[in-house]
Amino acid sequence: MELISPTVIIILGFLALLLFFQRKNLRGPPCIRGWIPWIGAGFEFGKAPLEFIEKARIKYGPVFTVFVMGTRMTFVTEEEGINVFLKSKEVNFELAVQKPVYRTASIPKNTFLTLHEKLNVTIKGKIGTVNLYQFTGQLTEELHEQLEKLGTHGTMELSNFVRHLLYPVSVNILFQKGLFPTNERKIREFHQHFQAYDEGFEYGSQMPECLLSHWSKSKKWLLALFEKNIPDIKTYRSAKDNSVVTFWTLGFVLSHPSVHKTIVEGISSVFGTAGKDKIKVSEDDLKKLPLIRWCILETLRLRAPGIITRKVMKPVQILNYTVPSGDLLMLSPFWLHRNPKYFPEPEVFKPERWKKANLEKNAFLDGFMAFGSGKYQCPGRWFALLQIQICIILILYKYDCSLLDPLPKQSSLHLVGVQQPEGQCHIEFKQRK
Ligand code: HEM
Repeated sequence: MELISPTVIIILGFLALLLFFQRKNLRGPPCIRGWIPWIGAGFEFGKAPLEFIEKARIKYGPVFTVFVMGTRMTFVTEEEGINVFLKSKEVNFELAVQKPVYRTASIPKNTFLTLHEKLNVTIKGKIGTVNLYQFTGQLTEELHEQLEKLGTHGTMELSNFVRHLLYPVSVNILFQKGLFPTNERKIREFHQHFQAYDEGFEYGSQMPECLLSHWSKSKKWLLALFEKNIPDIKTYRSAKDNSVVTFWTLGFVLSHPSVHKTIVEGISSVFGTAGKDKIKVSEDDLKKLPLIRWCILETLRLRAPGIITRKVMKPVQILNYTVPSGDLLMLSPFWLHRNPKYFPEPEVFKPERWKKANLEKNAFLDGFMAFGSGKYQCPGRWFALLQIQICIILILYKYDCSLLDPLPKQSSLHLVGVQQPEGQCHIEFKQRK
């Protein structure tokens, strides 16, 4: 006698399959949560976050969640996840950055959410591609002023060298002329506070201020200076990104003799060989020196920000996983730039790969995400490239430069912003004759 009819077996089988697929679809990505409640994988993650992400990708696959300090961060590393990150209506930029903005700039949630869109549009208008070249004159003037202070020759730590050139220029141009202090004591104070603020930025964006009194003091000092001039917290922190990118670009150029030689020959052919003149740099001159721009972009590719982030507002499907609402979705430009599918020989500094990019039409190479992407892509990107380009031209026009130390490795401690050097590197500069 038959115990169960074939029809019932088929129906039961069908139901089991349905349940299987439903469960599969509802399953979250593999989650690394460590063994300590709330802190989760915090200790392991904090030791070397960039390496942690890459090891987790190899072990768990292209989508995985890391639970740290009460927060679920879901990393996407391949096409499908990246598309969700960039295009889904269910993920939100403002809510992902609101808390760090509050912690680092004391801008309350409601004020930020009300003003953010307007500020974004204002910044794009002010320093987007349409008005960009109106800054070349002022940038050149301000940089000449700072270069003058370096004298005819010297030796300096490379980070200090670029910081002393670029901080005053950024502050005076992006905020208002004269805002950067002019007397020695105040300048020293500015550098001290900016450095303390910057070094604590990553902790400061994640922890209550009362736990970081030294950092909090520097934050207040800077906020008081910028009080009436803050278009966005990112704008003044970006002075740091610009100077770090200039550090690495000069470092890469000076440690690749044939690139260095071609750049100096290019500069001499456009501006002449003498290093003494206060040259003016026009839009046309910049177009004649594409290799410098390629070097900056290649540097940005290799030293890109560790992460950019969005908040999941409604559950989203990525591969076979459902990422729940409330998760922070994380994308690492740094690791994306090491995918050989987009960038063959990804670890090699190859400025010529940028020949293929349609920079005339303001397009980068596919897979390049140092400035983020989509609606909230960095509105300061063209200004940043212009400033660094002019800075490198003026330095290499005025001085014969060489590195006295090997270029340091990048530090493995930072996720936010561009990668910082692990150690020091000295530059020697002598005025060209
Ligand atoms: C080389 C230097 C720079 C790098 C690598 C950089 C990178 C970035 C990245 C990755 C983002 C997030 C984008 C996203 O989540 O999709 C961003 C946002 C932003 N950047 Fe930059 N940036 C740089 C320079 C600048 C400069 C010079 C300015 C201003 C003058 C600036 C202003 C901003 C602002 C205001 C935002 C936030 C956009 C918003 O809130 O809508 N950045 N930047």
